[in-house]
Amino acid sequence: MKIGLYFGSFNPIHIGHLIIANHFQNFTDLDQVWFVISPQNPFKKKASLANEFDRLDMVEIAIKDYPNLRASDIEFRLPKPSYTIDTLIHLEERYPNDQFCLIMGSDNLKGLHKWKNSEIILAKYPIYVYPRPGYVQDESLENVQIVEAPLMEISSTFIRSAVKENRNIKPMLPNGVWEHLDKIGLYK
Ligand SMILES: Nc1ncnc2c1ncn2[C@@H]1O[C@H](COP(=O)(O)OP(=O)(O)OP(=O)(O)O)[C@@H](O)[C@H]1O
Ligand SMILES: O=C(O)c1ccc[n+]([C@@H]2O[C@H](COP(=O)([O-])O)[C@@H](O)[C@H]2O)c1
Repeated sequence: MKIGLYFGSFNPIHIGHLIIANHFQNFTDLDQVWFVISPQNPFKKKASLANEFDRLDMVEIAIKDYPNLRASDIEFRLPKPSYTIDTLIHLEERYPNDQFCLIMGSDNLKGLHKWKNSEIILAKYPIYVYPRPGYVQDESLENVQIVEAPLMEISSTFIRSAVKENRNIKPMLPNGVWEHLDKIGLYK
């Protein structure tokens, strides 16, 4: 199987993420797309980062009607912070018959050279990139394929601050996620 890995904090998952994952699974050769929930991005502050199990629950709720979208908690059992190369190696060992690719926005591709062993990531794994406003993608990179995708310009940061201010942002969250987040009182 060809699997697209969509790495992120998903703090929380929003419809921008779901639209991208669903689009790549439907409009490319990927059989499945996995949301890989990172407990701790090496470059992000821990402030306002919800517990990884709560973030995983929200992803599970978001994808319950999408059989070819999966949630992976593989990084929960790996050392923190979460380095993508370590996760990729681990996944390859665990699923030797599958082929793994990465899905990322052009914003993330621009910073990829700062990641641990980025040259190995670029050499070994196909990367599917969707353009994001303000970030020109380098089309000369071998192994990088540009895929146009519909964009919803919202962010988890925006959602967290709106929830804190008691604003209604329910339409920006996949079905069931707002209810769950509200029930457990996240980001208040
Ligand atoms: N609205 C969006 N449309 C498409 N891709 C997005 C969008 N928001 C984030 N992404 C991408 O999804 C992946 C995971 O995103 P992440 O969990 O960091 O969400 P975020 O909304 O950017 O979070 P935060 O605001 O907390 O930084 C990253 O590769 C990020 O570039
Ligand atoms: O491996 C690295 O060096 C590395 C550096 C920065 C970010 N990442 C990963 O990139 C993903 C995007 O993170 P985020 O928090 O922006 O959604 C997340 O899985 C991080 O662990 C990985």
